[in-house]
Amino acid sequence: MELLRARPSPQAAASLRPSYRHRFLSVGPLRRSIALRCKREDQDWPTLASGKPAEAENGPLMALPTARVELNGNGMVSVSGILDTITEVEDSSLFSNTIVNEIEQDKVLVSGNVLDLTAEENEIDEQEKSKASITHNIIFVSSEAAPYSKTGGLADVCGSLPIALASRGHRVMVITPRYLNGVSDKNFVNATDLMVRIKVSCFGGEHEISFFHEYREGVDWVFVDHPAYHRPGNPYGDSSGAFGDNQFRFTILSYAACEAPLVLPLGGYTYGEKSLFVINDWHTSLVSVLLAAKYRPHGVYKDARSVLVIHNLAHQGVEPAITFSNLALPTEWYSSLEWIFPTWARKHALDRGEAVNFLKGAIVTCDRIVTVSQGYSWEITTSEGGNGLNELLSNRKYVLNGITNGIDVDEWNPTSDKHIPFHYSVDDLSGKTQCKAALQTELGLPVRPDTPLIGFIGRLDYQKGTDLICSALPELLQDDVQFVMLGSGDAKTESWMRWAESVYNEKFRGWVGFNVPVSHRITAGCDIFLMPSRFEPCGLNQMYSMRYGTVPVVSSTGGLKDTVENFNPYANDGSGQGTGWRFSPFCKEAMLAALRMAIQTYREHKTSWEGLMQRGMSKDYTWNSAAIQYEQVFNWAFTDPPYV
Ligand SMILES: Nc1ncnc2c1ncn2[C@@H]1O[C@H](COP(=O)(O)OP(=O)(O)O[C@H]2O[C@H](CO)[C@@H](O)[C@H](O)[C@H]2O)[C@@H](O)[C@H]1O
Repeated sequence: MELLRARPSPQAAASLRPSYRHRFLSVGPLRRSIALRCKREDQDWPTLASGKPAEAENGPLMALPTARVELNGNGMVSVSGILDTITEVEDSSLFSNTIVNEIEQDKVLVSGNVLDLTAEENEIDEQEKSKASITHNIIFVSSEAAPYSKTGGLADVCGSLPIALASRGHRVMVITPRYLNGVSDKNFVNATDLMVRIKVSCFGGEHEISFFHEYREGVDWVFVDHPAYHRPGNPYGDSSGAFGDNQFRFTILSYAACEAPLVLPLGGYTYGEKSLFVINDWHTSLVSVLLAAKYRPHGVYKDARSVLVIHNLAHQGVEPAITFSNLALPTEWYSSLEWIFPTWARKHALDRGEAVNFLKGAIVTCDRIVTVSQGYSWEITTSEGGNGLNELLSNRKYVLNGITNGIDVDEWNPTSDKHIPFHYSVDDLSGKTQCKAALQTELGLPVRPDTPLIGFIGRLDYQKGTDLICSALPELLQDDVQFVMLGSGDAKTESWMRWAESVYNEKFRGWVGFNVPVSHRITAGCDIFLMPSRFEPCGLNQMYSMRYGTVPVVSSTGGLKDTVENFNPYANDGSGQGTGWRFSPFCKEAMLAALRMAIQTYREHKTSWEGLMQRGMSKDYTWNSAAIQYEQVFNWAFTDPPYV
């Protein structure tokens, strides 16, 4: 640390007795403490006083009788000592404002602006907080990762949480398929062939797999290549529905993910056996079964651990029991995947309901389980929210944690978003008004600044409660409002959107398709964001909306309940609190009531509305806090022996 020297004035120096000329006092931090030391010609530096500035607030720091250190008002620290021990004052750069205030007959008073120290200390604290104390080799395995492939929130999480963990000092690999469909191929142009080939034996044959690699933002992005990933459509299907060979496609992904840390010399060396696998949803659930059934019995991956992250329990990867033999697992492992449908869910009298369930396989073999919000982690242990897995999940409740997702605050940033026509911030919202007008123009809706514009973005799926929107729209549109809906998925809802647009042409737009730039423009241009999900493990769009000053109206479930705070206009002496509206129960009437409340507030209580926008925009949505919580889970996983 560079030391600055503050010398006594010439007059003061002249008054010093010559024999003490070379003695001096130093005021400088020993890391986070101030030490006041003096030097005699023939001696070391005895410490006269030392301690932490913060402690000085409660009185003088520990000091020898000859010196005192005190914190004055306004963050000034004073150090005084007996003059005959002091001829010169030395200070560290942290005390940039140090001045020798007084040198009297027998005393010196030195002041430094301790606020500088505090700022510096905070910086050190921040730096320390931003690094993990224990680091791991982490392998994220996912069927999608933005920006390479995306159908929903899973891609967002697997595209941004790994970066946050890498920046905290972990070695992080994301392993996901190299989907080539003619449209997304450009996303993989920076990935080079690692020239490593492996052969996976399953589904009655040997399948050659290669790996592509891109190092970006501190993360090794590894793309598993096989002809089964090269076809038109999205990662799971096309306009005719889900691909028939999805079980095969995700089985080879799981096998490849298990081999990658052993065979890929990334940056010159492999991730190795002491890796932590973060497996996401059913597609990659087989990883923890493979570790337990095929590797550990042969002494491999004894030090590895697996954490299952459940983004959506509704999809479990269930296939007929007969497909078990395709997985090339030892037969004694059948029970780990075994799944018997309840009688009411069987198709015919002879159907014995026997199936294999990938997600169940991970639940019973992984070391820890995380869901993407605390609310959802409880819901999945109940019969209402457990999709048949609630009892198993309850049994493993002691390793089950809920961690609310963060968001990519660089991609979703209204001050710099490349997809929106005008930028704005919580301090200057004028750009948002312009974004609204631009969106109305783009959609061909009347440009009316005072008409509340409501938006919906999401997969058209039973989960997202779009049926509630369909049934409520006629009543909602009796009011002076506009509504824009972006989504793809369920064919019936897609045609309903087209129909509604033709019938309510002055007020409703239904954008059928998957379009990321449009999703950003809707998020920025709308006043209200509607998310009437039946269940929602976390939900990202409500967070994107709040960050863009678009007030959410959400159903009171899962992560929506955890992230949207209900508006209360009377709180804080009438200045209000809350960031949106949550409605319950899940029904059209409750949703309409919440929307009408939002519309009325928008129209008649402008100050309240601004407060709602500002509170939503000011919240911290970064991954920092979630990353720290994930680290805790990882550490716990390594504390315990492997579960299986
Ligand atoms: N037509 C379209 N065009 C453009 N973009 C579109 C789109 N339809 C959806 N998106 C985007 O896809 C993402 C959806 O994320 P969500 O978290 O809201 O839901 P999803 O159910 O997919 O994720 C699951 O996993 C995530 C992550 O853990 C959980 O938050 C969530 O609750 C769980 O259901 C958002 O980025 C959204 O903008």
